[in-house]
Amino acid sequence: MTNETSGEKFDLIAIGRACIDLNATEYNRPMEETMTFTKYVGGSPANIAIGSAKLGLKTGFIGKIADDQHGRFIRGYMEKAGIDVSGMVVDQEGHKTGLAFTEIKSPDECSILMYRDDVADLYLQPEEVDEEYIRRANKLVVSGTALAQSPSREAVLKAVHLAKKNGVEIVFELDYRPYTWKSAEETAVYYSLVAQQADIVIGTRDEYDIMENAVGGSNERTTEALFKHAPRIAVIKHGVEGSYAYTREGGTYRAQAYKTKVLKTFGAGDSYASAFLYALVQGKDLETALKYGSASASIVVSRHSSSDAMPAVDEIEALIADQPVLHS
Ligand SMILES: Nc1ncnc2c1ncn2[C@@H]1O[C@H](COP(=O)(O)OP(=O)(O)O)[C@@H](O)[C@H]1O
Ligand SMILES: O=C(O)C[C@@H](O)[C@H](O)C(=O)COP(=O)(O)O
Repeated sequence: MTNETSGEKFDLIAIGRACIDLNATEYNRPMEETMTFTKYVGGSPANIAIGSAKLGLKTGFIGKIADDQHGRFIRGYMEKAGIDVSGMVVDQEGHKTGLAFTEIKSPDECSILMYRDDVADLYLQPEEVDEEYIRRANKLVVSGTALAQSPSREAVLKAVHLAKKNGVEIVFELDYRPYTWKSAEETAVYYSLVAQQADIVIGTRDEYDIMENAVGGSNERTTEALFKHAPRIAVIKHGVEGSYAYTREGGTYRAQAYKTKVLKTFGAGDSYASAFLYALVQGKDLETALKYGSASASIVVSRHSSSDAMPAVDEIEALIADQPVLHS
């Protein structure tokens, strides 16, 4: 059973990949020596949807999953998490689920080995993106990786067009993964195209450099260029150094990272995005929204997964209240 009821409004619909993470169960060991992994739902936009649903947002998802055991696991998990999965399409052409093996060599030396050849998510067709579904969203969260290849690229561009047409706010999560992109030029073209149409852009400093096809870019130059177009908010993350939000009106806000016992570094970005967006939906100011994002990320980096580990609102609020001392 899906949560779909005709006409239900969504705080947020995410579009892109829903995959599998296989996280090393043995810590502080290179992948070559790791024998056991635990399976979770993964894929940045799926993680963001799961995090948002766990915080109580009405959440939907658009994406294509494989017609196999992994696809069914993903759909079942997301449904149980309270996500409306009626926009998820099951691939009928034998494409496979994307896998991400994670290596935890040390708390700050983590890497991801992705298996993404011929993955079902990149075969989402434009005709599988439904205008009626998108217009029910307050926000459409677009993952940059879904632009890497056709036909997913066109499906996402259609979704962006439909969001604009129907007054749905577009959140562009740059979510850069090198594996499926063919060239830096191509990445920069599609990233810029969508960023210029988005209302809110979220990414790490490195991801903005990818978008600009430049090295060592500055937040000032990035925001100056973005605010000539549609964006009204740009969030630029700097890992453990914290994050900034800039507004079209000239506001700059900074959040520092919360101290935590780090188990692994991945999952930070997706938990950050879901809690940041949750706070915006609740009408909180930007400075507070940054704190929600940072607190959520610090909780997730102390846990084993990226999706299952997403915190509840009271955990985030308790951390903000209890831990005013942050990483400097
Ligand atoms: N080691 C850490 N300890 C606590 N918080 C962290 C840590 N690393 C990242 N974060 C938090 O997660 C946010 C996003 O992390 P970042 O590494 O920039 O994104 P991504 O995971 O997308 O690469 C940061 O702005 C920070 O608030
Ligand atoms: O996005 C993926 O396909 C892999 C993720 O599921 C994985 O958990 C991860 O890398 C999350 O990292 P983040 O971008 O730092 O949140």
